[in-house]
Amino acid sequence: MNILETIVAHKREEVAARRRAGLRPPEREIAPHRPFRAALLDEPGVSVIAELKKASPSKGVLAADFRPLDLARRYRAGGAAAISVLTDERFFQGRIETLAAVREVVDLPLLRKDFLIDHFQVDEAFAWGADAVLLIAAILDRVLLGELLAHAREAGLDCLVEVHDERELEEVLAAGADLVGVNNRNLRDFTVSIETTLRLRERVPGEVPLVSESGISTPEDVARLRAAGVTAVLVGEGLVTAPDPAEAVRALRGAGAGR
Ligand SMILES: O=P(O)(O)OC[C@@H](O)[C@@H](O)c1c[nH]c2ccccc12
Repeated sequence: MNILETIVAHKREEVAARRRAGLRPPEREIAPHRPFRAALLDEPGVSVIAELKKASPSKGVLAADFRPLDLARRYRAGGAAAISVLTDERFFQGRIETLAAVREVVDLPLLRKDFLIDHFQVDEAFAWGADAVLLIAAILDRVLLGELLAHAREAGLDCLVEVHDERELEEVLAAGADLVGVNNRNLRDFTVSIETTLRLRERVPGEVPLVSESGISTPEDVARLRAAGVTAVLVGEGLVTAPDPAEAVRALRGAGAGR
């Protein structure tokens, strides 16, 4: 089994257990929905989706002293357009509770980043205060992708639909994705290359904003992606490990100015 298959196998068990336990929304009221997709288009230049990621299967623990609320505030101060919250527990050491907690301290739209394979996870995302969910083409068949897209939209959530190659891109566009993420990291073997975004760029219709994900850490990376017409970048490790995360977001934003 490759890592993606291992994660999905575990996710099936996790979702079954969580479903049995029932939806346990936070006790406090969740602030109203914030448009995620629109926030990426709001400003000129490349928008930054800053990720809260404590650990990853490829790198292990990225930040030993991981303080998500403090980081979220710094991301906001640096000019992030939105925040991605990794909620997978087993492989990324995240928690769904972080969504609600972050929502109370920053006013940015939030993406639930997890391995969604079930309608229940869309309901959970909504209940805990996400404004958008990630849907990964590599782990969903066409039918389920269409159903989850429809379900999320009915709940008022935007969907960032992630692809790695031409075939997946064609598939998600046919399913009606209106916000596409190209993951520069191959989740099967962990190799990372920004070229993946540059290669797929021309196949994405102009009205579909494109997000380049993973392996982006320098202003030069962002400048190349800006020249290719990318709408936003999704950055985790480079920000979580930065000595000054606000400044790191600012530097990426500066390189993406004037799209
Ligand atoms: O830490 P990086 O290389 O900046 O990557 C962030 C993000 O793209 C990555 O965490 C990610 C992209 N797609 C995913 C799907 C599941 C889990 C994680 C991911």
